[in-house]
Amino acid sequence: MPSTLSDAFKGHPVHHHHKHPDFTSLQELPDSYAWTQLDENSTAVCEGVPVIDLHDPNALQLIGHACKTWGVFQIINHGISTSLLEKIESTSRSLFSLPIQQKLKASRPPDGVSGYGLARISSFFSKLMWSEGFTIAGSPLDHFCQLWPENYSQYCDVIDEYEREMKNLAGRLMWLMLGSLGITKGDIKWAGPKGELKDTCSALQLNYYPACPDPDRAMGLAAHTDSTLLTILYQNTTSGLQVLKEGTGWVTVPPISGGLVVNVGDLLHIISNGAYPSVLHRAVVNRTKNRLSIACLYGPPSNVQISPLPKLVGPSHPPLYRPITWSEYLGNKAKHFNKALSSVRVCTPLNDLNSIVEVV
Ligand SMILES: C=C1C[C@]23C[C@@]1(O)CC[C@H]2[C@@]12CCC[C@@](C)(C(=O)O1)[C@H]2[C@@H]3C(=O)O
Ligand SMILES: O=C(O)CCC(=O)C(=O)O
Ligand SMILES: [Fe+2]
Repeated sequence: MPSTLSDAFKGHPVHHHHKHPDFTSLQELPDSYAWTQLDENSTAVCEGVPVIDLHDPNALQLIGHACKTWGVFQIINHGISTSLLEKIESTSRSLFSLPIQQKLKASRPPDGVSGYGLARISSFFSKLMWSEGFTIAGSPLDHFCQLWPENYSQYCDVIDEYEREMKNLAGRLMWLMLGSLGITKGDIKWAGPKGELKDTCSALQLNYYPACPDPDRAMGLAAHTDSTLLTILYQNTTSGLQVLKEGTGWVTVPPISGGLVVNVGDLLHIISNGAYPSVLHRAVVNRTKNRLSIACLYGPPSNVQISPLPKLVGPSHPPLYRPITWSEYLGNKAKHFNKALSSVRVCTPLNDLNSIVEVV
Protein backbone atom coordinates (compact mmCIF):
# COMPACT_ATOMS: atom_id res chain seq x y z
CA MET A 1 0.00 0.00 0.00
CA PRO A 2 1.47 3.42 -0.86
CA SER A 3 2.40 5.55 2.09
CA THR A 4 -0.21 8.25 2.66
CA LEU A 5 -1.04 10.96 5.14
CA SER A 6 -4.76 10.88 4.50
CA ASP A 7 -5.58 8.84 7.62
CA ALA A 8 -3.47 10.90 10.02
CA PHE A 9 -6.40 12.86 11.45
CA LYS A 10 -9.00 10.07 11.47
CA GLY A 11 -9.15 10.05 15.26
CA HIS A 12 -8.78 13.84 15.54
CA PRO A 13 -11.61 15.66 13.80
CA VAL A 14 -11.42 19.43 14.03
CA HIS A 15 -14.59 21.49 14.21
CA HIS A 16 -13.95 25.18 13.67
CA HIS A 17 -16.34 27.44 15.57
CA HIS A 18 -16.36 30.04 12.80
CA LYS A 19 -17.70 29.84 9.27
CA HIS A 20 -15.23 30.60 6.52
CA PRO A 21 -15.17 34.35 5.90
CA ASP A 22 -15.50 36.24 2.66
CA PHE A 23 -12.60 38.67 3.06
CA THR A 24 -13.62 40.78 0.08
CA SER A 25 -16.64 42.06 2.01
CA LEU A 26 -14.67 43.16 5.11
CA GLN A 27 -13.69 46.86 5.24
CA GLU A 28 -12.76 46.88 8.92
CA LEU A 29 -11.15 44.26 11.11
CA PRO A 30 -13.99 42.41 12.89
CA ASP A 31 -13.38 41.73 16.57
CA SER A 32 -13.14 38.00 15.85
CA TYR A 33 -9.90 38.74 13.92
CA ALA A 34 -8.35 41.15 16.41
CA TRP A 35 -5.41 39.47 18.15
CA THR A 36 -4.04 41.27 21.12
CA GLN A 37 -0.35 41.57 22.10
CA LEU A 38 0.72 42.06 18.53
CA ASP A 39 2.67 45.27 19.20
CA GLU A 40 5.87 43.40 18.51
CA ASN A 41 4.73 42.87 14.89
CA SER A 42 6.20 46.15 13.82
CA THR A 43 9.48 45.52 15.62
CA ALA A 44 10.53 42.46 13.61
CA VAL A 45 14.04 42.88 12.19
CA CYS A 46 14.75 42.06 8.57
CA GLU A 47 18.28 40.75 8.36
CA GLY A 48 20.40 37.75 8.94
CA VAL A 49 18.55 34.70 7.60
CA PRO A 50 21.28 32.93 5.58
CA VAL A 51 21.02 32.78 1.78
CA ILE A 52 22.80 29.71 0.40
CA ASP A 53 23.76 29.07 -3.20
CA LEU A 54 23.36 25.32 -3.77
CA HIS A 55 26.24 25.50 -6.29
CA ASP A 56 28.57 26.84 -3.59
CA PRO A 57 31.27 24.23 -2.87
CA ASN A 58 30.72 24.93 0.84
CA ALA A 59 26.94 24.43 0.64
CA LEU A 60 27.02 21.40 2.99
CA GLN A 61 28.78 23.27 5.80
CA LEU A 62 26.74 26.44 5.28
CA ILE A 63 23.51 24.44 5.46
CA GLY A 64 24.62 22.62 8.62
CA HIS A 65 25.49 25.91 10.30
CA ALA A 66 22.19 27.50 9.26
CA CYS A 67 20.23 24.50 10.61
CA LYS A 68 21.97 24.67 13.98
CA THR A 69 21.78 28.42 14.47
CA TRP A 70 18.64 29.51 12.61
CA GLY A 71 16.53 26.48 11.67
CA VAL A 72 15.82 28.32 8.43
CA PHE A 73 17.67 29.50 5.33
CA GLN A 74 16.94 30.58 1.78
CA ILE A 75 18.32 28.77 -1.25
CA ILE A 76 19.18 29.99 -4.74
CA ASN A 77 20.41 27.99 -7.73
CA HIS A 78 18.13 25.18 -6.59
CA GLY A 79 17.18 24.00 -10.07
CA ILE A 80 13.43 24.74 -9.86
CA SER A 81 12.56 26.73 -12.98
CA THR A 82 11.04 30.20 -12.81
CA SER A 83 8.32 29.03 -15.17
CA LEU A 84 7.23 26.28 -12.76
CA LEU A 85 7.16 28.79 -9.88
CA GLU A 86 5.05 31.10 -12.03
CA LYS A 87 2.68 28.26 -12.90
CA ILE A 88 2.13 27.21 -9.26
CA GLU A 89 1.60 30.84 -8.28
CA SER A 90 -0.98 31.40 -10.98
CA THR A 91 -2.75 28.10 -10.18
CA SER A 92 -2.96 29.12 -6.53
CA ARG A 93 -4.27 32.58 -7.47
CA SER A 94 -6.94 31.06 -9.71
CA LEU A 95 -8.01 28.84 -6.82
CA PHE A 96 -8.28 31.57 -4.20
CA SER A 97 -10.02 33.98 -6.57
CA LEU A 98 -12.94 31.56 -7.11
CA PRO A 99 -16.24 32.58 -5.45
CA ILE A 100 -16.41 31.43 -1.83
CA GLN A 101 -19.35 29.08 -2.57
CA GLN A 102 -17.25 27.32 -5.18
CA LYS A 103 -14.26 26.97 -2.84
CA LEU A 104 -16.49 25.57 -0.10
CA LYS A 105 -17.43 22.70 -2.43
CA ALA A 106 -13.85 21.50 -1.95
CA SER A 107 -13.82 21.97 1.84
CA ARG A 108 -11.44 19.95 3.97
CA PRO A 109 -13.49 17.37 5.94
CA PRO A 110 -13.15 17.66 9.75
CA ASP A 111 -11.03 14.49 9.96
CA GLY A 112 -9.27 14.88 6.59
CA VAL A 113 -5.99 16.35 5.42
CA SER A 114 -6.85 17.70 1.96
CA GLY A 115 -9.11 20.52 0.91
CA TYR A 116 -10.02 24.16 1.36
CA GLY A 117 -10.35 25.75 4.78
CA LEU A 118 -8.90 27.45 7.80
CA ALA A 119 -5.44 26.27 8.88
CA ARG A 120 -5.82 23.14 10.97
CA ILE A 121 -4.23 24.87 13.98
CA SER A 122 -6.99 27.53 13.98
CA SER A 123 -8.94 25.39 16.44
CA PHE A 124 -6.34 26.17 19.15
CA PHE A 125 -7.06 29.90 19.03
CA SER A 126 -10.09 31.94 19.97
CA LYS A 127 -9.30 34.53 17.27
CA LEU A 128 -9.44 33.93 13.54
CA MET A 129 -6.46 34.15 11.23
CA TRP A 130 -6.49 36.49 8.25
CA SER A 131 -5.86 33.81 5.65
CA GLU A 132 -7.28 31.02 3.54
CA GLY A 133 -5.62 27.70 2.88
CA PHE A 134 -5.84 24.75 0.57
CA THR A 135 -4.05 21.52 1.49
CA ILE A 136 -3.15 18.83 -1.04
CA ALA A 137 -2.04 15.38 0.13
CA GLY A 138 -2.22 12.76 -2.62
CA SER A 139 -4.10 13.49 -5.82
CA PRO A 140 -5.96 16.82 -6.04
CA LEU A 141 -8.24 15.34 -8.71
CA ASP A 142 -11.49 15.00 -6.72
CA HIS A 143 -11.28 18.48 -5.22
CA PHE A 144 -10.17 20.11 -8.46
CA CYS A 145 -13.14 18.55 -10.30
CA GLN A 146 -15.36 20.36 -7.81
CA LEU A 147 -13.50 23.64 -8.23
CA TRP A 148 -13.05 23.64 -12.00
CA PRO A 149 -15.43 21.09 -13.56
CA GLU A 150 -14.37 22.19 -17.09
CA ASN A 151 -10.61 22.51 -16.87
CA TYR A 152 -9.40 20.71 -13.75
CA SER A 153 -6.80 18.66 -15.63
CA GLN A 154 -4.48 21.58 -16.50
CA TYR A 155 -4.41 22.54 -12.81
CA CYS A 156 -3.80 18.94 -11.70
CA ASP A 157 -0.83 18.77 -14.09
CA VAL A 158 0.78 21.82 -12.48
CA ILE A 159 0.34 20.35 -9.00
CA ASP A 160 1.79 16.99 -10.07
CA GLU A 161 4.82 18.60 -11.67
CA TYR A 162 5.41 20.95 -8.73
CA GLU A 163 5.10 18.15 -6.20
CA ARG A 164 7.48 15.90 -8.16
CA GLU A 165 10.14 18.61 -8.47
CA MET A 166 9.78 19.70 -4.84
CA LYS A 167 10.08 16.14 -3.53
CA ASN A 168 13.26 15.74 -5.52
CA LEU A 169 14.71 18.97 -4.14
CA ALA A 170 13.57 18.10 -0.60
CA GLY A 171 15.42 14.76 -0.83
CA ARG A 172 18.62 16.52 -1.97
CA LEU A 173 18.27 19.01 0.88
CA MET A 174 17.66 16.28 3.44
CA TRP A 175 20.93 14.57 2.51
CA LEU A 176 22.80 17.89 2.67
CA MET A 177 21.31 18.73 6.07
CA LEU A 178 22.04 15.28 7.49
CA GLY A 179 25.36 14.97 5.62
CA SER A 180 26.60 17.92 7.58
CA LEU A 181 26.06 15.86 10.77
CA GLY A 182 28.06 12.94 9.35
CA ILE A 183 25.00 10.93 8.34
CA THR A 184 25.37 8.94 5.14
CA LYS A 185 22.93 7.05 2.91
CA GLY A 186 23.21 3.73 4.78
CA ASP A 187 22.18 5.40 8.07
CA ILE A 188 18.57 5.97 7.07
CA LYS A 189 16.63 2.71 7.15
CA TRP A 190 13.72 3.97 5.08
CA ALA A 191 15.97 5.04 2.19
CA GLY A 192 17.07 2.61 -0.51
CA PRO A 193 20.71 1.42 -0.77
CA LYS A 194 21.60 4.32 -3.08
CA GLY A 195 19.82 6.86 -0.94
CA GLU A 196 16.60 6.73 -3.00
CA LEU A 197 13.65 8.21 -1.15
CA LYS A 198 10.84 6.39 -2.93
CA ASP A 199 8.05 6.19 -0.40
CA THR A 200 8.51 9.54 1.27
CA CYS A 201 5.38 11.63 1.72
CA SER A 202 4.68 15.23 1.12
CA ALA A 203 1.78 17.63 1.24
CA LEU A 204 1.33 21.02 -0.38
CA GLN A 205 -0.19 23.88 1.56
CA LEU A 206 -1.35 26.85 -0.52
CA ASN A 207 -1.77 29.94 1.67
CA TYR A 208 -3.46 33.18 0.68
CA TYR A 209 -3.33 36.31 2.85
CA PRO A 210 -5.61 39.06 1.53
CA ALA A 211 -4.64 42.71 2.12
CA CYS A 212 -5.89 43.61 5.59
CA PRO A 213 -7.44 46.89 6.83
CA ASP A 214 -5.69 46.65 10.23
CA PRO A 215 -2.56 44.51 9.81
CA ASP A 216 -1.01 45.36 13.20
CA ARG A 217 -3.90 43.73 15.04
CA ALA A 218 -4.36 40.79 12.70
CA MET A 219 -2.49 37.49 12.32
CA GLY A 220 -2.01 35.69 9.00
CA LEU A 221 -0.86 32.35 10.38
CA ALA A 222 -0.14 31.94 14.09
CA ALA A 223 3.30 30.89 15.36
CA HIS A 224 3.96 27.18 14.88
CA THR A 225 6.62 24.69 13.96
CA ASP A 226 6.01 22.34 11.03
CA SER A 227 5.44 18.62 11.69
CA THR A 228 7.87 17.72 8.91
CA LEU A 229 11.46 16.75 8.23
CA LEU A 230 11.77 19.97 6.30
CA THR A 231 9.52 22.45 4.54
CA ILE A 232 10.28 24.29 1.30
CA LEU A 233 8.35 27.52 0.98
CA TYR A 234 7.82 29.65 -2.10
CA GLN A 235 6.62 33.15 -1.24
CA ASN A 236 5.60 35.80 -3.75
CA THR A 237 7.13 39.30 -3.62
CA THR A 238 5.13 40.43 -0.55
CA SER A 239 6.95 39.79 2.74
CA GLY A 240 5.15 38.29 5.74
CA LEU A 241 7.06 35.24 6.92
CA GLN A 242 8.82 35.73 10.27
CA VAL A 243 10.93 33.30 12.27
CA LEU A 244 11.71 33.46 15.97
CA LYS A 245 15.44 33.69 16.67
CA GLU A 246 16.59 33.13 20.21
CA GLY A 247 18.06 36.30 21.64
CA THR A 248 16.80 38.45 18.74
CA GLY A 249 13.04 38.00 18.51
CA TRP A 250 10.98 37.90 15.32
CA VAL A 251 13.00 38.18 12.13
CA THR A 252 11.42 38.75 8.70
CA VAL A 253 12.48 36.38 5.92
CA PRO A 254 12.47 38.77 2.95
CA PRO A 255 11.33 37.42 -0.42
CA ILE A 256 14.31 37.17 -2.77
CA SER A 257 13.94 36.76 -6.49
CA GLY A 258 13.99 33.08 -7.44
CA GLY A 259 14.66 32.08 -3.81
CA LEU A 260 13.01 29.36 -1.77
CA VAL A 261 12.83 29.24 2.03
CA VAL A 262 13.78 25.99 3.75
CA ASN A 263 12.96 25.35 7.37
CA VAL A 264 13.71 22.58 9.84
CA GLY A 265 10.63 20.70 11.01
CA ASP A 266 9.90 18.68 14.15
CA LEU A 267 10.81 15.30 12.59
CA LEU A 268 14.31 16.49 11.67
CA HIS A 269 14.57 17.87 15.20
CA ILE A 270 13.80 14.33 16.44
CA ILE A 271 16.11 12.36 14.11
CA SER A 272 18.98 14.83 14.66
CA ASN A 273 18.44 14.28 18.41
CA GLY A 274 17.95 18.02 18.90
CA ALA A 275 21.04 19.11 16.91
CA TYR A 276 18.75 20.88 14.42
CA PRO A 277 15.92 22.52 16.36
CA SER A 278 12.67 23.08 14.48
CA VAL A 279 11.98 26.77 14.02
CA LEU A 280 8.93 28.65 15.27
CA HIS A 281 7.50 30.80 12.49
CA ARG A 282 4.38 32.78 11.61
CA ALA A 283 2.96 34.92 8.82
CA VAL A 284 1.90 38.53 9.28
CA VAL A 285 -0.29 40.47 6.84
CA ASN A 286 -0.08 43.65 4.82
CA ARG A 287 -2.36 46.71 4.54
CA THR A 288 -2.26 47.13 0.77
CA LYS A 289 -0.88 43.97 -0.75
CA ASN A 290 -2.16 40.43 -0.75
CA ARG A 291 0.35 37.65 -0.25
CA LEU A 292 0.64 34.09 -1.46
CA SER A 293 2.84 31.28 -0.21
CA ILE A 294 3.15 27.64 -1.17
CA ALA A 295 4.67 25.22 1.32
CA CYS A 296 5.89 21.74 0.45
CA LEU A 297 5.72 19.79 3.71
CA TYR A 298 8.15 16.92 3.37
CA GLY A 299 8.52 13.85 5.55
CA PRO A 300 9.37 10.13 5.62
CA PRO A 301 6.98 7.34 4.60
CA SER A 302 4.02 7.96 6.88
CA ASN A 303 4.12 4.64 8.75
CA VAL A 304 7.82 4.07 9.43
CA GLN A 305 9.12 4.65 12.91
CA ILE A 306 11.56 7.52 13.09
CA SER A 307 13.82 8.15 16.08
CA PRO A 308 17.15 9.82 16.91
CA LEU A 309 19.73 8.37 14.51
CA PRO A 310 22.06 5.88 16.24
CA LYS A 311 25.16 7.80 15.02
CA LEU A 312 23.97 10.88 16.90
CA VAL A 313 23.32 9.01 20.12
CA GLY A 314 25.93 7.96 22.67
CA PRO A 315 26.75 7.92 26.40
CA SER A 316 26.95 11.70 26.54
CA HIS A 317 24.04 12.11 24.07
CA PRO A 318 21.14 9.92 25.22
CA PRO A 319 18.22 9.70 22.80
CA LEU A 320 15.92 12.60 23.58
CA TYR A 321 12.81 11.36 21.75
CA ARG A 322 10.94 8.09 21.53
CA PRO A 323 10.26 6.42 18.16
CA ILE A 324 7.16 7.68 16.38
CA THR A 325 5.66 7.57 12.88
CA TRP A 326 4.83 10.72 10.93
CA SER A 327 1.18 9.77 10.94
CA GLU A 328 1.18 9.35 14.73
CA TYR A 329 3.10 12.62 15.15
CA LEU A 330 0.43 14.50 13.18
CA GLY A 331 -2.16 13.06 15.56
CA ASN A 332 -0.05 14.34 18.43
CA LYS A 333 0.11 17.79 16.86
CA ALA A 334 -3.67 17.74 16.48
CA LYS A 335 -3.93 17.05 20.22
CA HIS A 336 -1.08 19.03 21.74
CA PHE A 337 -0.23 21.64 19.04
CA ASN A 338 3.04 23.38 20.03
CA LYS A 339 3.63 20.90 22.88
CA ALA A 340 3.67 17.94 20.43
CA LEU A 341 7.46 17.73 20.39
CA SER A 342 7.81 17.75 24.16
CA SER A 343 5.08 15.11 24.35
CA VAL A 344 7.45 12.63 22.64
CA ARG A 345 10.50 13.67 24.65
CA VAL A 346 11.89 10.93 26.87
CA CYS A 347 14.98 12.40 28.44
CA THR A 348 16.20 15.73 29.74
CA PRO A 349 19.56 16.74 28.21
CA LEU A 350 22.51 16.33 30.59
CA ASN A 351 23.27 20.06 30.71
CA ASP A 352 19.67 20.72 31.78
CA LEU A 353 20.11 18.15 34.56
CA ASN A 354 23.30 19.97 35.60
CA SER A 355 21.46 23.23 35.81
CA ILE A 356 18.76 21.60 37.94
CA VAL A 357 21.48 20.22 40.25
CA GLU A 358 23.08 23.68 40.46
CA VAL A 359 19.76 25.29 41.39
CA VAL A 360 19.11 22.63 44.04
C1 LIG B 1 1.44 17.33 6.73
C2 LIG B 1 0.84 18.32 7.36
C3 LIG B 1 1.52 19.36 8.14
C4 LIG B 1 0.41 20.35 8.49
C5 LIG B 1 -0.75 19.42 8.67
C6 LIG B 1 -0.62 18.56 7.39
O1 LIG B 1 -1.39 17.41 7.48
C7 LIG B 1 -1.02 19.37 6.17
C8 LIG B 1 -1.02 20.87 6.44
C9 LIG B 1 0.15 21.32 7.30
C10 LIG B 1 -0.09 22.66 7.95
C11 LIG B 1 0.25 23.87 7.03
C12 LIG B 1 -0.02 25.18 7.81
C13 LIG B 1 0.54 25.17 9.24
C14 LIG B 1 0.19 23.81 9.93
C15 LIG B 1 0.61 23.82 11.40
C16 LIG B 1 -1.27 23.52 9.72
O2 LIG B 1 -2.20 23.82 10.44
O3 LIG B 1 -1.42 22.79 8.53
C17 LIG B 1 0.81 22.67 9.15
C18 LIG B 1 0.67 21.25 9.72
C19 LIG B 1 1.89 20.86 10.55
O4 LIG B 1 3.03 21.08 10.09
O5 LIG B 1 1.69 20.38 11.65
O1 LIG C 1 2.98 31.92 4.54
C1 LIG C 1 4.05 31.73 5.11
O2 LIG C 1 5.02 32.44 4.93
C2 LIG C 1 4.17 30.61 6.11
C3 LIG C 1 3.37 29.39 5.75
C4 LIG C 1 3.60 28.27 6.71
O3 LIG C 1 4.24 28.41 7.72
C5 LIG C 1 3.03 26.94 6.43
O4 LIG C 1 2.29 26.77 5.43
O5 LIG C 1 3.32 26.00 7.22
FE1 LIG D 1 4.73 26.49 8.65
